[in-house]
Amino acid sequence: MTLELDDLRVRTLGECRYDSPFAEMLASKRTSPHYVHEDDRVLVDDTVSVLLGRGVPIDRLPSLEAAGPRRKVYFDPATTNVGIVTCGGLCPGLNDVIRGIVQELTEHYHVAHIYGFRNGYAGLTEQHRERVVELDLHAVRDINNDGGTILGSSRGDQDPGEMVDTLVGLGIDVLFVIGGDGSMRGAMKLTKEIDSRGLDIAVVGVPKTIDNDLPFTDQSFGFQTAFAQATEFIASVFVESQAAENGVGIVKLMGRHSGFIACYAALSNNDADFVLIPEVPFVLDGPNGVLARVEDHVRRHGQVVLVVAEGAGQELLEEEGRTTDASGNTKLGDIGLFLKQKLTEHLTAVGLPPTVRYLDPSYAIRSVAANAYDSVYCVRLAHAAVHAGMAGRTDTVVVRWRRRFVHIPMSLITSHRNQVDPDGDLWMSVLEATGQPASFSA
Ligand SMILES: Nc1ncnc2c1ncn2[C@@H]1O[C@H](COP(=O)(O)OP(=O)(O)O)[C@@H](O)[C@H]1O
Ligand SMILES: O=P(O)(O)OC[C@H]1O[C@](O)(COP(=O)(O)O)[C@@H](O)[C@@H]1O
Ligand SMILES: [Mg+2]
Repeated sequence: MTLELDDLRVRTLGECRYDSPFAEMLASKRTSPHYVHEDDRVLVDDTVSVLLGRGVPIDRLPSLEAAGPRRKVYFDPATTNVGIVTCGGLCPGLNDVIRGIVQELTEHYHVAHIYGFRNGYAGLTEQHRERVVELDLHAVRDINNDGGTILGSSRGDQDPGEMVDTLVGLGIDVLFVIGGDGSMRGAMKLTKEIDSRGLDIAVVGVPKTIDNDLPFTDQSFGFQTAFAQATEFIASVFVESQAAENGVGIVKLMGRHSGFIACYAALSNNDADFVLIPEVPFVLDGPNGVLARVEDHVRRHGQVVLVVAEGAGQELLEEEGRTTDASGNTKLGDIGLFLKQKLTEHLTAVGLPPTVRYLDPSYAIRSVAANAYDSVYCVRLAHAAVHAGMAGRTDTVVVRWRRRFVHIPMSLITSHRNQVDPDGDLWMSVLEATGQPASFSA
């Protein structure tokens, strides 16, 4: 993707004229290895060859606005009303982000009101307006100890006009959308509607995905918790497969289009012998196909463990009648059960009748509370989102990029998908750890 500096500038509603509660704390701060000044920018690229290849002066290199508190803010905190909505699939840490936003807005900015919309964008429609809840410190006190989201979530389409009517009705100045690629597409439709009506409402996104499939962000919040959960299931089938004759352990993990959860969970305890992900197509048959390779492994070791991402090998499954969910996401075929059946048939046919242990942890990896690492990440993203919103940034997402918190235009987060690069070092680590072939070609 070609990136120009101007594509990376975020939108601002106007000049920041109100004193920020952080003004004094910021007065003497300068950029350091651990802090980026609000007037400084963070480089997108981090290798000498790419930077040289850009062929532009340093101040024209693609760079991102630093996140964090400003000395002045756009909205008058005392009269500011804020809305929060969580949309899409669950992800560990949603409650931590809600809590962080509410605490920051209450304890530092002392804003007028914070409203939570129930069940995703549905909560902004006319039908559900009366279900809006007011959020305060009491409402969010312990919520980080629980998985899910106290606000609820949903998939499915809503009318931007109706949603903006709700924002106007409540006098919302800043809306925080915690969600994935679909939610950010929805948020962009909201800002378009807000613009067309000439309204002064900021929309700030906090990217959420256990799949880690959003670009321009280091690993997304909740991802680490999710893959840590997944490792438990791999460990279980490993033990089971070891105890059985011709033991075959298969774990299917979430990851529609990106195999990050499968790769990290497999690397974590290094029990997996094969990792199958959407980014690396494979064939079943032939001397180099998955069936023959697994057979070979069982012959040599007496057992085998496969970790498969749910979006892997979709090209091998019947596409007829493939439907979409309420948000328009394609419903996938079940590659886990397909592999279970094919491996059972094949190993039986070659005289190695297997004992198959198949686990599909499904929602069990994403419905838990965030671990300590993710909780820290969530609260820092929450703070960054609040500062961005109060400073009048809109159509903007807060992300961590190369360990710095920055702002990016919302359109970039939906511009493409973050995927495991078959030529990158993560996949190389998987190949090194498993010993599986680089490709399963016919
Ligand atoms: N292209 C789109 N335009 C407008 N709204 C969208 C779009 N895609 C998704 N949404 C809305 O965003 C919400 C969450 O989207 P979804 O794809 O389910 O989850 P996620 O945000 O986690 O990717 C849903 O209410 C959905 O209708
Ligand atoms: O929640 P649903 O509708 O069952 O969808 C499951 C999907 O949600 C995810 O957990 C995350 O997807 P989103 O980020 O789009 O919400 C996928 O890994 C999984 O395929
Ligand atoms: Mg999505």
